Amino acid sequence: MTTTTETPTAAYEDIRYEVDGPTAVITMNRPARYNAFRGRTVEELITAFRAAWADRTVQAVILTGAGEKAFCTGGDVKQRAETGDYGPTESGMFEIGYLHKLIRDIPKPVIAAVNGLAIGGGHVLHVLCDLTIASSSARFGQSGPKVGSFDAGFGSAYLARVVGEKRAREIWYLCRQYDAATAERWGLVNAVVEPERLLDEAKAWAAEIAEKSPTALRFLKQSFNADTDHQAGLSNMAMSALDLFVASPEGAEGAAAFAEKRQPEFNRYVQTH
Ligand SMILES: CC(C)(COP(=O)(O)OP(=O)(O)OC[C@H]1O[C@@H](n2cnc3c(N)ncnc32)[C@H](O)[C@@H]1OP(=O)(O)O)[C@@H](O)C(=O)NCCC(=O)NCCSC(=O)c1cc(O)c2ccccc2c1O
Repeated sequence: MTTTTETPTAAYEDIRYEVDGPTAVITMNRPARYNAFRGRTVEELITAFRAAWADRTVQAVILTGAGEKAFCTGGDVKQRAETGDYGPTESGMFEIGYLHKLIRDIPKPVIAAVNGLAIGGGHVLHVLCDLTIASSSARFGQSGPKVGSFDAGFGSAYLARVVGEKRAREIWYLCRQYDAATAERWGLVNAVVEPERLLDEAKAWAAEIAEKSPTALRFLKQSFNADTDHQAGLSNMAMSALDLFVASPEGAEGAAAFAEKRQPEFNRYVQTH
């Protein structure tokens, strides 16, 4: 199989984009920050997903992370602690809500190949993918309530569709990490393989998908999505709420505590109404 690069990888700083036969492979590439995303990362992911959508040779997309430690650990909390936001972008916007919708709307199956930690907003990304294949060393969890953040859109509502209400609430309220075997038992991932086989396995699934009718798969994906498309409205509200929350003293305390490697002090923010 030949590897072609439709959009020059040189144009990307935070991700890599390659087309390998019928598969586009998008790799979040900030290993020093465990592939946490900043505004620029999100902007580049949007460009890459749109390139994969537009490319008639691409029939499936793989989303993965660089290195062995992490798939993605969500928003770059250090950047947030430093500047109060997720850094500059070309558009001037932080379009994570749009990225969530794009992963759902691209009419080609998206496979998350989870190679390590999938935490916070990084966990949300794999949940939104059509399929997830995990390395046996992968770990899964939400962390927002520990670091002054939450995703009350797809991140909670769609997660509950995947694992059920009780487990979704546990994941968000306790912010624990779960191993790949537990994730498989809970229906959070489709398959678990040894780390060295992860990308080949994901590519094999993509090749199997590529043998099928793209039009049939397009309609099926849209049909699966239709039942939860109303959550896009919830996501809009959730992202507006989150913009306000991360700028609040309570939100800022969470990010500062992470950057300063200390426990956050949240008790003064308990409300009585
Ligand atoms: C993921 C961890 C549990 C890993 O712990 P471990 O002990 O194994 O490793 P280290 O903690 O030493 O991490 C190694 C190295 O990477 C840096 N790093 C890891 N994650 C991040 C990150 N998210 N941001 C920045 N940097 C990160 C870490 O600091 C270390 O660097 P050193 O230089 O110190 O060696 C643990 O790292 C961890 O808990 N990470 C934070 C996970 C987290 O809370 N993520 C963010 C959640 S909030 C979020 O994702 C989010 C999503 C959205 O969509 C939003 C939308 C709109 C507004 C806000 C949003 C938002 O906040």
